[in-house]
Amino acid sequence: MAQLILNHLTKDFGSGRPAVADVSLTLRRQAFLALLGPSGCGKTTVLRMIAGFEQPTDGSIFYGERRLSDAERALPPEKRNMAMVFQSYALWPHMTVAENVGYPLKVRGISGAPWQKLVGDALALVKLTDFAERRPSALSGGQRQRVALARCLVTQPDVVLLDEPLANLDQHLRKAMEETFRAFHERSGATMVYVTHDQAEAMSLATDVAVMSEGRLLQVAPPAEIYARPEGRVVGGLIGRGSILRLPLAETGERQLGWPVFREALGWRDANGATGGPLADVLVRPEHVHRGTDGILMRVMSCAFEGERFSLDLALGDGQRLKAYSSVAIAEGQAVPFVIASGWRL
Ligand SMILES: Nc1ncnc2c1ncn2[C@@H]1O[C@H](COP(=O)(O)OP(=O)(O)OP(=O)(O)O)[C@@H](O)[C@H]1O
Repeated sequence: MAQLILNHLTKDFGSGRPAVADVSLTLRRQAFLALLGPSGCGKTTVLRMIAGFEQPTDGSIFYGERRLSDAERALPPEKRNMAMVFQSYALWPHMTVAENVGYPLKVRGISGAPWQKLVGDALALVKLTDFAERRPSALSGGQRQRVALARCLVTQPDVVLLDEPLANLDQHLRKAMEETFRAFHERSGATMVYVTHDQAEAMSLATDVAVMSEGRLLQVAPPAEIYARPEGRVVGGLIGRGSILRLPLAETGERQLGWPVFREALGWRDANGATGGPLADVLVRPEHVHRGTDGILMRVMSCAFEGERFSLDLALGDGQRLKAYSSVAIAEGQAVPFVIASGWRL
């Protein structure tokens, strides 16, 4: 398996601002890359350029040594050995499950016993062997999506492109399908690029997460790395359920901050009001905010039961808000001392 390389990739539809602007990215072999970002940031356009449905206006795409496209030339989609799974499944209603899955093989002239074997293997991988003779209309949403996945893997593609494939499924099915994707990735060894705006999904599935905003690539890193060390407000705000505080902080070059730094910064603000000092953005995760007698008083604005814990919305002295968790309910309106054990300077 070769590496998929995006090289200063740009797509301008002529609307004044490029949909994708100067995106460079080398996917490691057998990567499972999640492309994450707000609606309209250019994720699907990147995917469509990789697939060959759109041609870049600048930059290039390589698969190993092979140039797939640039502004002058583009290899047609069917010559790329890639497969794409869409949100809408795009199954043929008049064909059975097996016929749907085997359709790409038929197009390539494969029939008879080899056809049976490949379709059988693909259906087994997505656990749909018993459904081979059904029509798509007699399947659930999750089963339909598994048919679409089987159809995509039957041709043994080098690269699998998935455009929000779980968006139409309920929470329970999404979890089950995540397992199917993971198994498929392990078995096939294909490079996978997965577009989503669900960061939890991206974090649990991917080997690497790429965050885009307004056509640009902001950061690419493994999930744990991007969670612990996000770069800038947009990435910090997208990944996890953190709060971003603006605090007066000295420029020390230190990005991982502990309670002494927070105590000083928050104390300073309480004593001096809301202005003054060089302000910095700091990301605080709810799991790092604890009740503690040596903490700073914060007002509990809301306390919501979430099953395994309570989720708190806290107000600092200057009105900034902070999320926290608690194992017990705390009365709304009460001022309680909290400690911020750790935070990350964005
Ligand atoms: N064929 C097109 N012609 C003109 N503009 C387009 C075309 N396709 C996409 N765009 C624009 O390019 C930008 C990026 O769109 P894209 O679909 O790539 O975003 P996205 O991140 O996938 O969004 P979403 O999460 O909503 O699907 C948007 O502003 C969109 O309106």
